[in-house]
Amino acid sequence: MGVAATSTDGGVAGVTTKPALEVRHITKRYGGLTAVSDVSLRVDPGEVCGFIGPNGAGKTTLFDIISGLTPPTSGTVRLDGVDVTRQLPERRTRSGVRRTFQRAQLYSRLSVEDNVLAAMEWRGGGGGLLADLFATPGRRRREAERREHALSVLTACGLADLRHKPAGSLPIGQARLVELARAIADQPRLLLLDEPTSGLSAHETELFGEQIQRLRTTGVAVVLVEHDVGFVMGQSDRVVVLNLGSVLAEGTPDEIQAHPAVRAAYLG
Ligand SMILES: Nc1ncnc2c1ncn2[C@@H]1O[C@H](COP(=O)(O)OP(=O)(O)OP(=O)(O)O)[C@@H](O)[C@H]1O
Repeated sequence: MGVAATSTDGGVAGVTTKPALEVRHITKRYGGLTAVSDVSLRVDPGEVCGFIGPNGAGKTTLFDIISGLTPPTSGTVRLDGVDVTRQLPERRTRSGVRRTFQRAQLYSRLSVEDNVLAAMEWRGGGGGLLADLFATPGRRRREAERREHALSVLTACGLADLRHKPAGSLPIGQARLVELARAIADQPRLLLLDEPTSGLSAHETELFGEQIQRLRTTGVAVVLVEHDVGFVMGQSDRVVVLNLGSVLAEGTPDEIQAHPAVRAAYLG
């Protein structure tokens, strides 16, 4: 594989950088079908990595394995150098893994703002039940800070005007932006975006891209599965091309666009 193959440590003169995500020799079989076959890759903090490949290439299965929704048949997943292969998804979430889905998953009856607040529950609390009952000054201050932060995230995602609407009433593009707002509300370490631009208008796609680029400057590692190849090429530092469960090619967007096997198999 290319630049980011399987070494754990990079860096200069003894300074080591742990990859935010490292996948080693992952294979996933469903009965006789091999959905993912011996895939190894790494994504560094602040890096955007795009996965592309035709339908059935194994992209979503790989996401499911990284986020813990499905166990691999063999191989390991490491987050910040820690082997999480056997960790439940909730534990990975606590370690800073966030994911969006092909179909946005929201609390449809809650307002847009409450969806974001629910995603940052850890910011609330403090003081326990008594603080809840008597709304202590500290509690009120933290609550105001949470709402202020939620509003700044909603504004960045172009959703401030919609914050009081029930999430379930939004069209698909806006619902995807709410899902993004939820995912980034509490500074993830690794953000997995599954087909994020499907159903988005050109303006919403642009907003989405701006958020990806903003996040990466804060050290978030982003992995993007997307059929819109132009979007992937414009957003990613590195692109991994999957085909029939295996890595067909890996490199910068320019390298991938010039890659003969990729052109033949996928880009046409
Ligand atoms: N739970 C499952 N049981 C059996 N086969 C599965 C299961 N999930 C995925 N597969 C198969 O594994 C292969 C890879 O599927 P996957 O959804 O990961 O591909 P993909 O690249 O995400 O495709 P798409 O772009 O259409 O979402 C496909 O052949 C699919 O039918």
